[in-house]
Amino acid sequence: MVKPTVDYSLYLVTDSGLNHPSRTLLQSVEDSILGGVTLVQLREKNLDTPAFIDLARKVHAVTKKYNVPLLINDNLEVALAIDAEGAHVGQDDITCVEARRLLGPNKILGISTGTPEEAQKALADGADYIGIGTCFMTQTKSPKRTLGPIGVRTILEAIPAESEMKTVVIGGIKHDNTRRVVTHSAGGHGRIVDGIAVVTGIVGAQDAKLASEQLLSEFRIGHELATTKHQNNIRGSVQDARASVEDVIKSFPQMLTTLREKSPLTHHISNFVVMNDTANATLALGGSPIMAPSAVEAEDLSKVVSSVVLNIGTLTDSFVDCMYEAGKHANAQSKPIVFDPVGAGATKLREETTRKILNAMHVDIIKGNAGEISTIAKIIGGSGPDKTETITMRGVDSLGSGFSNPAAVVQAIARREGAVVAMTGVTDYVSDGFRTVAIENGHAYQGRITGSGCMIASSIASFAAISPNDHFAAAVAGILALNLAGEHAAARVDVHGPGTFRAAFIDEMANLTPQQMLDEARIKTVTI
Ligand SMILES: Cc1ncc(COP(=O)(O)OP(=O)(O)O)c(N)n1
Ligand SMILES: Cc1nc(C(=O)O)sc1CCOP(=O)(O)O
Repeated sequence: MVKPTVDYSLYLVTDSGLNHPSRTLLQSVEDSILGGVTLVQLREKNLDTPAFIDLARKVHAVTKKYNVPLLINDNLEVALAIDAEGAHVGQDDITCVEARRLLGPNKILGISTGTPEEAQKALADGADYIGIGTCFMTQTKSPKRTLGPIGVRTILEAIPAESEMKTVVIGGIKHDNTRRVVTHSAGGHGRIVDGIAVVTGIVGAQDAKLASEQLLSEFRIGHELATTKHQNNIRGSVQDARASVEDVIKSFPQMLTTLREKSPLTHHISNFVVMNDTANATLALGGSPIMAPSAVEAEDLSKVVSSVVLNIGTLTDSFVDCMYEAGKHANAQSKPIVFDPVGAGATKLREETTRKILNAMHVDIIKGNAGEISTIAKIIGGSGPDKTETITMRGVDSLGSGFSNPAAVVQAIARREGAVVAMTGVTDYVSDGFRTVAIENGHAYQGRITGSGCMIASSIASFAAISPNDHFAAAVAGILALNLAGEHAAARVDVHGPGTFRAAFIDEMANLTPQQMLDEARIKTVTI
């Protein structure tokens, strides 16, 4: 028998304990293969060997029907007994060398790695592929630490470019962070992960076939973007089935109506200075705020809220702990996260916290002013050993003091991060990497009161909660709503300066009509 050729693109790793109660594990495996899974690993932690063999034979019958290789986790006896196509072992299991000896040369052998040294050893020991993890926080096991995409990249860069060993990334991979992981982890010498390995995102999904289709599609888009990026052409050619900017704008009246009907709950981990204003702004617009900075309740809250705001304006250790907890659980439950890196470049602590947040979780929307966005650009660009990885951002004149081409910058970061990026200022720029707009609404008074940017993050989070499939639309609508309220407030005869503006601003958020979102929008599509 010759070693099978393996497509690692979408690697299902099973866990009976996490399997959706509406179907059997066998059904999950079959549905996921029908949705595009290219490789399956049977991972059973609580079965004795005879029961494991019994289940493995049944799963193998399904995978063979579709010509998809089956690997067995940690138990070589089971792998050999059912003549599986291979096995996966961990760092604490049988050694890679011993596993290869038992399996012979023609079986597929994978090993878990979490450091560059482990990856290099796996290569020397004859592994066909490595699992690189833990990427993001996961509820499937309790990782000691997360690598984030930058940690994954460090491991990819430790593998010689010419090596044929394959790589998959594992840990907290969901359809909405796949693109970011794949593009952002791409190594300086052009190595891109060969696949994503997923447990809960598939076996725990209501519809395993649909979940697999979405994951595979996101992986392929991310892979193409990463390839394009390596060719130094960030424009790429990937087509996305997304609503046009014109259609997005037309949807704004209905979005505001839906927000007011549903009044979604947003978990704010916000700063002391603006907490009251952001809570009032959320209420005035039609949403519901909960200001809860304790890590202890973050998991419980994640089950009831519809979106999360992480604002680093007044950092304390306990705020940061809460942000990690809230982020981990929001990611696990696919609740959108709006990240407001307030003053990100002002101190080392803020910059480091921003870096850690971007690495520890997937943020869906990043909102900042020019200085904050320039710090993000600095954090995510150019960490490869030869610095060839520097993100291509035409228009960056001098970081922190403005951009000559801000639209190109937000588009580049959005593509790189697989997130929506909103840069606020006199003109606001929003991009999801494909659609980029400039919003010209708003009033100068907004810049003369504290917290107007933070209120915009809250507004975006309320819209994101009711627009789970289009965070670009949510970001543009969230900014527009507050900018219109700002214009309306500034025009009032009872507004004489920043103090009276502040109260009128909140009033006008409540008074904003759905039709005004359409009639008064001054939004231009920007072609880069
Ligand atoms: C593809 C892939 N990567 C990593 C792992 C983790 O394996 P291990 O370290 O043995 O941990 P457990 O799976 O035993 O919890 C994996 N299973 N698959
Ligand atoms: C099985 C496993 N191994 C990991 C590693 O880091 O090696 S993380 C992990 C769990 C992955 O589960 P999910 O897709 O539900 O997050």
